[in-house]
Parts: sequence; C-alpha cells; structure tokens
Amino acid sequence: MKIGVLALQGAVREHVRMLEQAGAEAVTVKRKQDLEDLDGLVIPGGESTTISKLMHKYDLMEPIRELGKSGFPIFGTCAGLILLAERIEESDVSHLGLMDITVRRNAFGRQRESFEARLNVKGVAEDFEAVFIRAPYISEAGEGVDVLSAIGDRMVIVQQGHLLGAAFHPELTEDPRLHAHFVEMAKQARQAQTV
Ligand SMILES: NC(=O)CC[C@H](N)C(=O)O
Repeated sequence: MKIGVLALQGAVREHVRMLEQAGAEAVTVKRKQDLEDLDGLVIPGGESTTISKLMHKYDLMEPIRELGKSGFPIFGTCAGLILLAERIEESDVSHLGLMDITVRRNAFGRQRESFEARLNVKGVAEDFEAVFIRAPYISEAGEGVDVLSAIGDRMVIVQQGHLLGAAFHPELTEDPRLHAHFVEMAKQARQAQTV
C-alpha cells in the first residue's frame, strides 16, 4: 500500500515512520500531483486553521474532498480530524466536511493543554497510549459512524467506512497499531475497487 502524508504542517516524518512500521510505503504530499496513485492519505495534527489555509493555497482542498467522497481512505489526526468533520462547533474554518460528526476544538480545557491516556480501541488495542495536545473531541456522531474509542462521553476515535479520525497524536508514541488499522482499511478499499 502506498500512503501519502499531507506535508503542509505538523509531525509529518513521524507519520511516515509509523506507516512504514505498519508495512506501507509512505510518501509526502505537498502538491496536487502527489495525490496520484495513492491508496490512502494521512492528515496530521497541527493548527487546523493554518492547514486549511495552506490546503487552499496549494490547491489541495477540492481534490482531497473529491477523493474522500469517492471512497478514498483518509486518516485525520487531531487538526486533521477537525478538517474531516462536517460540523465544527463555533468555527467557520473552511474544511473538508466529509465525516458525519461534530467536533469541538481545544475541548479538554486549558488546564489540560496536553495529557496522556490509555485507550481501549475497539478491534485495534485494549491499551493504546494516546498523547493529546490541545485536542478536540467528537461531541456528536451520525448513525453511520463507528465509535472506536471514547473517554467517558467524549469520543476520541471514530470511523465512517473509509474515513478514520483520531483526536490525539498516534504518531508521537511507539505503537503503530492504529496506523496498521488504517493500512488495512486502505487494502480493503483497494480490493473493493478491483472486484
Ligand atoms: N494538536 C493539534 O492538532 C491541535 C489542534 C488545534 N487545537 C486546532 O484546533 O487546530
């Protein structure tokens, strides 16, 4: 599987390393042409407003949205999750709007700027170490959305078919299992295409 990592801002190299550990080939995406021949795309964390501006500047917003609508696998982490959501609370940042979820930005409160938690991730891991940095959470999810992990009533990993979103930074720890789950999603999407 050849997976792209959107390389406009954020921990790009760490995602590349994780994808390689998960058995995929990973390439960076900076221009529209880089999206050709990919089996999936990771949108890293950072600042969603900045990434959104850069996506427009480099003419990537529309092509990625069209890919997402056509069943192409996308994994958004932290700011990347915000960009995938259909609804962002109290924000008008331009975004992809592909997943039937509502997200709340910087949602864990000031005193918890960053923290770590061990998550039970449905079908993936029972003890997944997760680093949250000014993280959002998912406050609402539509019927077609599978909640893979939550902290209390705050959803932190969701999947909607070929789209995966995590509120934290899975690239900053040493556990490639969530990336491996995404690579598996990409394999299934590829198989579905060739049948
Ligand atoms: N670590 C992150 O990606 C933080 C996301 C950031 N708070 C935002 O709203 O874009």
